[in-house]
Amino acid sequence: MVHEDFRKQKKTEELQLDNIIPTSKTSSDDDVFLAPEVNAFGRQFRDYADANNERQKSVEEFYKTQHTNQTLDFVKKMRHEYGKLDKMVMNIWECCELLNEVVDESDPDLDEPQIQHLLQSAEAIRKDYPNEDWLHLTALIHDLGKVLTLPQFGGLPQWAVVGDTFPVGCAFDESNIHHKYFMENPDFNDPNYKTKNGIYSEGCGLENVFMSWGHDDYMYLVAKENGSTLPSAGLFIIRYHSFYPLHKAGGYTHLMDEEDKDNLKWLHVFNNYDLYSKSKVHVDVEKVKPYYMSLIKKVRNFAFISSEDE
Ligand SMILES: O[C@H]1[C@H](O)[C@@H](O)[C@H](O)[C@@H](O)[C@H]1O
Ligand SMILES: [Fe+2]
Ligand SMILES: [Fe+2]
Repeated sequence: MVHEDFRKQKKTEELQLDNIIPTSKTSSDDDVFLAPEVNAFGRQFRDYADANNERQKSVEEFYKTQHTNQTLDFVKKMRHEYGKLDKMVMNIWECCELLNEVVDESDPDLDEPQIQHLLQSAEAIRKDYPNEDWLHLTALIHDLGKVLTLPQFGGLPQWAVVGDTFPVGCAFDESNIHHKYFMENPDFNDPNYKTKNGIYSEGCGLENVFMSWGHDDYMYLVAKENGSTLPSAGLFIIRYHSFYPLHKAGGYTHLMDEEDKDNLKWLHVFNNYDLYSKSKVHVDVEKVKPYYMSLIKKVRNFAFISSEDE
């Protein structure tokens, strides 16, 4: 997907993995990203506990459905269907604009159109990492897979598109939010899947793990199959940014290999901007568009899949 300019850029191993403190940051600089202490609703970020709050109640309902329906069989079926990537071609900006129509029902911190979230996270990371344009592009595209909810992409239900992700085919770790709803998942009691490793082996690498189906894996497939030359850390961010049980709670680390561990450092950096940039203050789309168009010019069109003609 990415042309010469990105090609010239560092490969993962050349990224400063051990020195990922933003170089531009000085305490007097007001052009740094300051993470707010509370979310747009005056609550802690990622607070899933308050059952009396209307939004949290609907988020809990979302997770009940997601946990019940995301089985290994379902994931394999979706990967196969959407992995064909032979149905639709559009450029990145057109796709960003489609997200004007998408509000994420799983998110207790944001109920704005998703195009705002893309730009809010990209603008935030750009402030602290002005020279890492691969990170700006990664942020811009990381949630594009949410187009799966739109009719032209098969109109998948939200439980098959958004929310935190987790491995299927092995025991559902306690680090998953609303863990209790996994009891309603047909895989929960399957003897092949209910052990810690399930169908996997210790240290097998996330690459070999089936993750619950959603916008992360889909966008990863799109980028990968289009020959993206984003650094492997960028692709890792796209693929696992919703894997909070791992990157926030430290679950499932036994499935990681050495490359995953390296890439995880960048995912931790990215998560600060993905999560804490969520805000009701809108980014002026037209104002920032020229910058992102200049990034997009470096990349080819993505071939997207729509399930219309299956
Ligand atoms: O509700 C959110 C949202 O769907 C995000 O896009 C995803 O990355 C998060 O993991 C999830 O918690
Ligand atoms: Fe996401
Ligand atoms: Fe996001």
